[in-house]
Amino acid sequence: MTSLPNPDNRPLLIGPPAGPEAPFPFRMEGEVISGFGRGSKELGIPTANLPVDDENTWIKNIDSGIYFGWASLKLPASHPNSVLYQKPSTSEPVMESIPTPEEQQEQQQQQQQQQERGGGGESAQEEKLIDQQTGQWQIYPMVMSIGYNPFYKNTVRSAEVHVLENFGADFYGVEMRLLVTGFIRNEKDYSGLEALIADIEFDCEVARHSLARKGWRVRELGVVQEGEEKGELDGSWLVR
Ligand SMILES: Cc1cc2nc3c(=O)[nH]c(=O)nc-3n(C[C@H](O)[C@H](O)[C@H](O)COP(=O)(O)O)c2cc1C
Ligand SMILES: Nc1ncnc2c1ncn2[C@@H]1O[C@H](COP(=O)(O)OP(=O)(O)O)[C@@H](O)[C@H]1O
Repeated sequence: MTSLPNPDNRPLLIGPPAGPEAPFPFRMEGEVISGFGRGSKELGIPTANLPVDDENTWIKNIDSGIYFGWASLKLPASHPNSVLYQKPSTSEPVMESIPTPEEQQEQQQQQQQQQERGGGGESAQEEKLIDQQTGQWQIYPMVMSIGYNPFYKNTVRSAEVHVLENFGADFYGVEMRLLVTGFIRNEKDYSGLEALIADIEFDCEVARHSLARKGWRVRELGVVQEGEEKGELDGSWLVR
Protein backbone atom coordinates (compact mmCIF):
# COMPACT_ATOMS: atom_id res chain seq x y z
CA MET A 1 0.00 0.00 0.00
CA THR A 2 1.05 3.61 -0.48
CA SER A 3 1.55 6.15 2.32
CA LEU A 4 0.85 9.12 0.01
CA PRO A 5 -1.99 11.50 0.96
CA ASN A 6 -5.21 10.47 -0.76
CA PRO A 7 -7.70 13.29 0.02
CA ASP A 8 -10.49 12.13 -2.30
CA ASN A 9 -10.18 8.48 -1.24
CA ARG A 10 -9.27 7.51 -4.79
CA PRO A 11 -8.87 3.81 -5.68
CA LEU A 12 -5.31 2.52 -6.17
CA LEU A 13 -6.32 -0.05 -8.77
CA ILE A 14 -8.06 0.68 -12.07
CA GLY A 15 -9.88 -2.04 -14.03
CA PRO A 16 -10.27 -5.78 -13.51
CA PRO A 17 -7.26 -8.10 -12.80
CA ALA A 18 -7.60 -9.79 -16.23
CA GLY A 19 -6.32 -6.72 -18.11
CA PRO A 20 -7.37 -3.57 -20.01
CA GLU A 21 -11.03 -3.34 -21.06
CA ALA A 22 -12.34 -2.13 -24.44
CA PRO A 23 -11.77 0.41 -25.96
CA PHE A 24 -8.24 0.11 -24.47
CA PRO A 25 -5.41 -0.31 -25.25
CA PHE A 26 -4.70 2.64 -27.54
CA ARG A 27 -1.47 3.20 -29.40
CA MET A 28 0.31 6.47 -29.99
CA GLU A 29 3.75 7.33 -31.29
CA GLY A 30 5.95 10.24 -32.23
CA GLU A 31 9.15 12.11 -31.50
CA VAL A 32 9.43 13.83 -28.12
CA ILE A 33 8.96 17.60 -28.58
CA SER A 34 9.29 20.55 -26.20
CA GLY A 35 6.30 21.45 -24.06
CA PHE A 36 5.34 24.76 -22.54
CA GLY A 37 8.62 25.05 -20.64
CA ARG A 38 6.99 25.58 -17.28
CA GLY A 39 9.92 23.85 -15.72
CA SER A 40 7.95 20.81 -14.56
CA LYS A 41 11.36 19.33 -13.75
CA GLU A 42 11.49 21.73 -10.83
CA LEU A 43 8.23 20.15 -9.62
CA GLY A 44 9.92 16.75 -9.93
CA ILE A 45 7.45 15.79 -12.64
CA PRO A 46 8.97 16.30 -16.12
CA THR A 47 6.59 15.48 -18.96
CA ALA A 48 7.62 14.40 -22.45
CA ASN A 49 5.27 15.94 -25.04
CA LEU A 50 4.14 14.17 -28.21
CA PRO A 51 2.69 16.05 -31.19
CA VAL A 52 -1.11 15.78 -31.36
CA ASP A 53 -1.32 15.36 -35.15
CA ASP A 54 -3.08 13.39 -37.90
CA GLU A 55 -0.93 10.28 -37.23
CA ASN A 56 -2.58 9.94 -33.83
CA THR A 57 -6.23 10.31 -34.87
CA TRP A 58 -7.72 8.55 -31.82
CA ILE A 59 -6.49 11.29 -29.53
CA LYS A 60 -8.81 13.83 -31.17
CA ASN A 61 -11.87 11.76 -30.27
CA ILE A 62 -10.84 10.69 -26.80
CA ASP A 63 -11.98 12.48 -23.63
CA SER A 64 -9.44 14.77 -22.03
CA GLY A 65 -8.09 13.35 -18.80
CA ILE A 66 -5.36 11.41 -17.06
CA TYR A 67 -4.41 8.00 -18.49
CA PHE A 68 -1.81 5.32 -17.71
CA GLY A 69 0.02 2.54 -19.48
CA TRP A 70 3.40 1.73 -21.00
CA ALA A 71 5.90 3.89 -22.85
CA SER A 72 8.83 2.69 -24.92
CA LEU A 73 11.73 4.93 -25.81
CA LYS A 74 14.30 4.27 -28.53
CA LEU A 75 17.19 5.65 -26.53
CA PRO A 76 20.44 6.09 -28.46
CA ALA A 77 23.49 4.29 -27.07
CA SER A 78 24.86 7.69 -25.96
CA HIS A 79 22.00 8.15 -23.46
CA PRO A 80 23.01 7.21 -19.89
CA ASN A 81 19.83 5.12 -19.44
CA SER A 82 20.43 3.09 -22.61
CA VAL A 83 21.21 -0.58 -22.02
CA LEU A 84 23.94 -0.05 -24.64
CA TYR A 85 25.50 2.91 -22.82
CA GLN A 86 29.20 2.78 -22.12
CA LYS A 87 30.59 5.24 -19.61
CA PRO A 88 33.22 7.49 -21.21
CA SER A 89 36.70 6.78 -19.86
CA THR A 90 37.75 9.12 -17.03
CA SER A 91 39.44 12.38 -17.92
CA GLU A 92 41.95 11.94 -15.11
CA PRO A 93 45.53 12.20 -16.37
CA VAL A 94 47.03 8.79 -16.96
CA MET A 95 50.74 8.31 -16.21
CA GLU A 96 52.15 6.79 -19.34
CA SER A 97 55.74 5.72 -19.70
CA ILE A 98 57.61 7.28 -22.62
CA PRO A 99 58.05 4.60 -25.33
CA THR A 100 61.55 3.46 -26.11
CA PRO A 101 62.80 4.07 -29.73
CA GLU A 102 62.09 0.35 -30.48
CA GLU A 103 58.51 0.67 -29.18
CA GLN A 104 57.98 3.87 -31.21
CA GLN A 105 59.12 2.07 -34.36
CA GLU A 106 56.74 -0.83 -33.64
CA GLN A 107 53.80 1.61 -33.12
CA GLN A 108 54.55 3.35 -36.44
CA GLN A 109 54.65 0.00 -38.25
CA GLN A 110 51.28 -1.00 -36.74
CA GLN A 111 49.68 2.34 -37.81
CA GLN A 112 51.07 1.96 -41.35
CA GLN A 113 49.71 -1.61 -41.62
CA GLN A 114 46.28 -0.45 -40.42
CA GLN A 115 46.20 2.32 -43.07
CA GLU A 116 47.23 -0.15 -45.79
CA ARG A 117 44.33 -2.44 -44.77
CA GLY A 118 41.99 0.56 -45.23
CA GLY A 119 41.25 0.59 -41.52
CA GLY A 120 41.50 3.44 -39.10
CA GLY A 121 39.04 4.69 -36.47
CA GLU A 122 35.46 5.80 -37.35
CA SER A 123 34.98 9.49 -38.10
CA ALA A 124 32.75 11.46 -35.70
CA GLN A 125 29.96 11.39 -38.34
CA GLU A 126 30.16 7.61 -38.73
CA GLU A 127 30.11 7.17 -34.95
CA LYS A 128 26.95 9.28 -34.74
CA LEU A 129 25.26 7.12 -37.38
CA ILE A 130 26.16 3.92 -35.54
CA ASP A 131 24.90 5.52 -32.33
CA GLN A 132 21.47 6.24 -33.83
CA GLN A 133 21.21 2.85 -35.47
CA THR A 134 22.00 0.96 -32.29
CA GLY A 135 19.25 2.72 -30.37
CA GLN A 136 17.06 0.13 -28.70
CA TRP A 137 13.45 0.24 -27.47
CA GLN A 138 13.19 0.24 -23.67
CA ILE A 139 9.84 -0.11 -21.91
CA TYR A 140 8.69 1.82 -18.83
CA PRO A 141 5.38 2.40 -17.00
CA MET A 142 3.90 5.87 -17.54
CA VAL A 143 1.10 8.29 -16.65
CA MET A 144 -0.14 10.85 -19.14
CA SER A 145 -2.29 13.91 -19.35
CA ILE A 146 -4.37 14.65 -22.45
CA GLY A 147 -6.15 17.98 -22.67
CA TYR A 148 -5.94 21.65 -21.84
CA ASN A 149 -4.42 21.59 -18.31
CA PRO A 150 -7.20 23.69 -16.68
CA PHE A 151 -4.79 24.76 -13.93
CA TYR A 152 -2.74 26.57 -16.61
CA LYS A 153 -5.69 27.35 -18.92
CA ASN A 154 -3.92 26.18 -22.09
CA THR A 155 -5.62 26.98 -25.38
CA VAL A 156 -4.11 24.05 -27.30
CA ARG A 157 -4.62 20.39 -26.51
CA SER A 158 -1.49 18.54 -25.45
CA ALA A 159 -0.42 14.96 -24.79
CA GLU A 160 2.20 14.83 -22.02
CA VAL A 161 3.82 11.72 -20.61
CA HIS A 162 5.53 11.34 -17.26
CA VAL A 163 7.68 8.20 -17.49
CA LEU A 164 8.01 6.34 -14.16
CA GLU A 165 11.80 6.19 -14.23
CA ASN A 166 14.70 8.45 -13.26
CA PHE A 167 16.64 9.54 -16.33
CA GLY A 168 20.24 10.73 -16.31
CA ALA A 169 19.62 13.06 -19.30
CA ASP A 170 16.78 14.52 -21.41
CA PHE A 171 15.52 12.62 -24.44
CA TYR A 172 14.11 15.31 -26.76
CA GLY A 173 13.88 14.07 -30.36
CA VAL A 174 13.79 10.41 -29.29
CA GLU A 175 11.03 8.19 -30.70
CA MET A 176 8.41 7.29 -28.11
CA ARG A 177 5.60 4.73 -28.38
CA LEU A 178 2.69 4.46 -25.98
CA LEU A 179 0.31 1.66 -25.10
CA VAL A 180 -2.44 3.45 -23.21
CA THR A 181 -4.16 0.86 -21.01
CA GLY A 182 -6.70 2.83 -18.97
CA PHE A 183 -8.28 6.05 -17.72
CA ILE A 184 -7.52 7.35 -14.22
CA ARG A 185 -9.53 10.58 -13.79
CA ASN A 186 -10.68 13.84 -15.33
CA GLU A 187 -8.37 16.86 -15.55
CA LYS A 188 -8.97 19.31 -12.70
CA ASP A 189 -8.31 22.90 -11.77
CA TYR A 190 -6.64 23.47 -8.38
CA SER A 191 -6.40 26.26 -5.85
CA GLY A 192 -2.62 25.75 -5.62
CA LEU A 193 0.33 23.92 -7.13
CA GLU A 194 0.74 21.60 -4.11
CA ALA A 195 -2.70 20.07 -4.71
CA LEU A 196 -1.88 19.46 -8.40
CA ILE A 197 1.44 17.82 -7.48
CA ALA A 198 -0.23 15.63 -4.80
CA ASP A 199 -2.81 14.41 -7.33
CA ILE A 200 -0.13 13.65 -9.97
CA GLU A 201 1.93 11.74 -7.39
CA PHE A 202 -1.12 9.69 -6.53
CA ASP A 203 -1.73 9.05 -10.27
CA CYS A 204 1.81 7.59 -10.41
CA GLU A 205 0.97 5.21 -7.54
CA VAL A 206 -2.26 4.17 -9.26
CA ALA A 207 -0.31 3.39 -12.45
CA ARG A 208 2.42 1.44 -10.61
CA HIS A 209 -0.09 -0.69 -8.69
CA SER A 210 -2.45 -1.25 -11.61
CA LEU A 211 0.31 -2.19 -14.06
CA ALA A 212 2.00 -4.59 -11.62
CA ARG A 213 -0.81 -7.14 -12.12
CA LYS A 214 0.06 -9.89 -14.59
CA GLY A 215 -2.93 -9.12 -16.83
CA TRP A 216 -1.63 -5.56 -17.21
CA ARG A 217 2.13 -6.14 -17.35
CA VAL A 218 3.55 -6.43 -20.86
CA ARG A 219 5.10 -9.80 -21.74
CA GLU A 220 8.07 -8.11 -23.39
CA LEU A 221 9.38 -6.96 -19.99
CA GLY A 222 10.06 -10.56 -18.95
CA VAL A 223 10.45 -11.25 -15.24
CA VAL A 224 12.06 -8.19 -13.64
CA GLN A 225 11.86 -9.20 -9.97
CA GLU A 226 12.43 -12.56 -8.33
CA GLY A 227 9.17 -14.44 -7.75
CA GLU A 228 7.29 -12.23 -10.21
CA GLU A 229 4.89 -13.86 -12.67
CA LYS A 230 5.43 -13.11 -16.34
CA GLY A 231 3.15 -10.41 -17.75
CA GLU A 232 0.32 -11.45 -20.10
CA LEU A 233 -0.39 -8.20 -21.97
CA ASP A 234 0.74 -8.08 -25.61
CA GLY A 235 3.27 -5.24 -25.84
CA SER A 236 4.94 -6.37 -29.07
CA TRP A 237 4.04 -3.10 -30.82
CA LEU A 238 6.16 -1.22 -28.27
CA VAL A 239 9.38 -2.84 -29.42
CA ARG A 240 8.96 -3.81 -33.05
C1 LIG B 1 -0.28 12.41 -14.47
C2 LIG B 1 -0.55 13.86 -14.76
C3 LIG B 1 -1.73 14.45 -14.31
C4 LIG B 1 -1.99 15.79 -14.56
N1 LIG B 1 -3.16 16.35 -14.10
C5 LIG B 1 -3.43 17.63 -14.37
C6 LIG B 1 -4.68 18.23 -13.93
O1 LIG B 1 -5.53 17.58 -13.31
N2 LIG B 1 -4.89 19.55 -14.20
C7 LIG B 1 -3.97 20.31 -14.90
O2 LIG B 1 -4.24 21.46 -15.11
N3 LIG B 1 -2.80 19.78 -15.34
C8 LIG B 1 -2.53 18.45 -15.10
N4 LIG B 1 -1.35 17.90 -15.55
C9 LIG B 1 -0.47 18.67 -16.45
C10 LIG B 1 0.56 19.47 -15.73
O3 LIG B 1 -0.04 20.65 -15.33
C11 LIG B 1 1.68 19.68 -16.76
O4 LIG B 1 2.48 18.55 -16.78
C12 LIG B 1 2.42 20.95 -16.48
O5 LIG B 1 1.58 21.97 -16.97
C13 LIG B 1 3.78 21.06 -17.11
O6 LIG B 1 3.68 21.35 -18.46
P1 LIG B 1 5.01 21.44 -19.37
O7 LIG B 1 5.71 20.10 -19.21
O8 LIG B 1 4.51 21.59 -20.76
O9 LIG B 1 5.84 22.56 -18.88
C14 LIG B 1 -1.06 16.56 -15.31
C15 LIG B 1 0.12 15.96 -15.76
C16 LIG B 1 0.39 14.63 -15.50
C17 LIG B 1 1.66 14.02 -16.01
N1 LIG C 1 10.75 10.70 -16.13
C1 LIG C 1 10.61 11.54 -17.19
N2 LIG C 1 9.44 11.58 -17.87
C2 LIG C 1 9.29 12.42 -18.93
N3 LIG C 1 10.26 13.23 -19.39
C3 LIG C 1 11.46 13.21 -18.77
C4 LIG C 1 11.68 12.38 -17.64
N4 LIG C 1 12.97 12.56 -17.21
C5 LIG C 1 13.52 13.47 -18.04
N5 LIG C 1 12.62 13.87 -18.99
C6 LIG C 1 12.94 14.87 -20.04
O1 LIG C 1 12.34 16.10 -19.62
C7 LIG C 1 11.64 16.70 -20.72
C8 LIG C 1 10.46 17.51 -20.23
O2 LIG C 1 10.89 18.50 -19.32
P1 LIG C 1 9.88 19.64 -18.86
O3 LIG C 1 10.54 20.40 -17.77
O4 LIG C 1 8.54 19.02 -18.58
O5 LIG C 1 9.82 20.62 -20.10
P2 LIG C 1 8.89 20.75 -21.38
O6 LIG C 1 7.56 20.11 -21.08
O7 LIG C 1 8.78 22.19 -21.54
O8 LIG C 1 9.58 20.09 -22.54
C9 LIG C 1 11.20 15.53 -21.58
O9 LIG C 1 11.01 15.91 -22.94
C10 LIG C 1 12.38 14.56 -21.43
O10 LIG C 1 13.36 14.83 -22.39
